[in-house]
Amino acid sequence: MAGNAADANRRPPAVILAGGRSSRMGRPKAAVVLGGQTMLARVVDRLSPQAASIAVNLNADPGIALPSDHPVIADTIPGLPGPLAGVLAALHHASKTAPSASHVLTVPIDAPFFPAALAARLQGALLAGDEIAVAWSVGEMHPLFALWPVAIADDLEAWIRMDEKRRVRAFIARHPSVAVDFPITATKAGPLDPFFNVNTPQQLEEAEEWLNRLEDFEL
Ligand SMILES: Nc1nc2c(ncn2[C@@H]2O[C@H](COP(=O)(O)OP(=O)(O)OP(=O)(O)O)[C@@H](O)[C@H]2O)c(=O)[nH]1
Ligand SMILES: [Mg+2]
Repeated sequence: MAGNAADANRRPPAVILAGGRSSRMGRPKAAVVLGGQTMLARVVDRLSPQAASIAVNLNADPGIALPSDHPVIADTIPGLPGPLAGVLAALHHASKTAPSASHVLTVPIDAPFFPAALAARLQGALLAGDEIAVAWSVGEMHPLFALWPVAIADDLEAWIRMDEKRRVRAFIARHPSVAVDFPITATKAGPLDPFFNVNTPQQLEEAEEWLNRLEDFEL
């Protein structure tokens, strides 16, 4: 029964993945300002109603004041081996701080328009309860928008150490998973993929334009 009080109590712990190099942006994406707000503040605001707790995965100081109520966690595997290292840090953090949680939710730092119903829909799609629930839109998987079972931490660690390219999709394929398709957001300027990804200064400009045009967009 989606949306009842019991569901609210089962909101998952969440981790914002901001531990990458931001090399295409040229500065830490957590600190980049969009619509007068840092990406970090924007993603925290979007996630807060959806999550029982929020931690931020960072491996370097982004040079902005960090929210004191959201702990910062670093990768437990050194050398910036890719996004799965952030997922692993999220799983370790959840098992320590939320031992009763079966899953942890991850969202990357660079997709400011992600769905308000992300957590609820991913959670509602779990069948046996031990799956990875992964977001899709427009026929494409968004593997860092996912609910990860805490129990797969050891397998993930072994995968990161073994798979040369630390492939995210190939790791997901090793486990039971459910795909959750999210609709396109309608805007005055046409359809917007809610997982629109801001990797470059040019995409930041595009995101500013989308922000100006958004219609019926619930923040
Ligand atoms: N913890 C951790 N997160 C990473 C790592 N590499 C990428 N990420 C995160 O994975 C997500 C997707 O990565 P990208 O969009 O390529 O971000 P990025 O690696 O910071 O940026 P580029 O250097 O431009 O590729 C972002 O949320 C990154 O913060 C890593 O080595 N460790
Ligand atoms: Mg990206």
